[in-house]
Amino acid sequence: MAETAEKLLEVRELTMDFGGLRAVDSVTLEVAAGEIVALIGPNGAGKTTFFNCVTGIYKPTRGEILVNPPGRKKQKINGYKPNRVTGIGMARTFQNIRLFQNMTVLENVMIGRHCRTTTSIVGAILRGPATKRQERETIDRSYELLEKVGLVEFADEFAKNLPYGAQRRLEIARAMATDPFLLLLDEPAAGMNPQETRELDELIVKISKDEEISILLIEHDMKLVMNISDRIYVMEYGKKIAKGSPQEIRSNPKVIEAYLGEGGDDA
Ligand SMILES: Nc1ncnc2c1ncn2[C@@H]1O[C@H](COP(=O)(O)OP(=O)(O)OP(=O)(O)O)[C@@H](O)[C@H]1O
Repeated sequence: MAETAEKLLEVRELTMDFGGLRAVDSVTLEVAAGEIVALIGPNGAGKTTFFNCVTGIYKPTRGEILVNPPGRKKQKINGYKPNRVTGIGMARTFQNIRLFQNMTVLENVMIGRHCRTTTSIVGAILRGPATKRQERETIDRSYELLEKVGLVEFADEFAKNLPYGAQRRLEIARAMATDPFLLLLDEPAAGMNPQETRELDELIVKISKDEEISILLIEHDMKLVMNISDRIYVMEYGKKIAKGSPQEIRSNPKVIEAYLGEGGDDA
């Protein structure tokens, strides 16, 4: 991590117990401005639980989650509810796609925008000029995001009619509609074919650069991880077993043994 880059997310010794099971065991992780950081590890290592703690779905048993939203003061977000975490500027996608399948592609993105609009119920009923202006801005920004993820021509389709890879990109657009400074992607390439995965890796880099959004992603596709990550953290049985550049992770014996296997270099 560049020494000068501001740390946007600092997670310190995060622990999450489910009854007698320690799913996350004292994991420390940081994401700096402009970084693409990957969290990898075998199934059941605790990666999604880590995301769920950071995004307010679970309240961690121990540890600290500190965020430093650009232009605002640093805050500890342990115990914040998911919508409050989104409001601060951290948006996520899920391992299992969570779209409104019977709504259009455009409407799905517009819903993401909701947390940035201020229209009251009365305002929505009366539809005064301020409300109309906000609606226009929401629609314009939603189209812009669909353009970015390559889905603008499907704006009026039902989400359920999109191919799987396109649904994953739509989830990313919806998350981006909340104006995040940090985007957390949980297995964005899951279920994608190799061509879709290559396009996704370009898209993630483009989002991070053009929109100045930092990215923290969980992913099993090692080509994608090694191609786009500035740094990688590796978990096994709830613990962080390594961190480093793609080059360092590829050649780390502990990681090869736990996760990458002998073919790790080719992944
Ligand atoms: N709500 C829960 N209640 C009880 N145990 C849970 C809960 N959520 C996760 N676990 C357990 O915590 C451990 C870590 O699971 P988690 O889903 O975080 O792993 P993961 O690294 O994301 O795996 P994958 O790569 O398969 O998604 C597993 O043993 C899992 O069964």
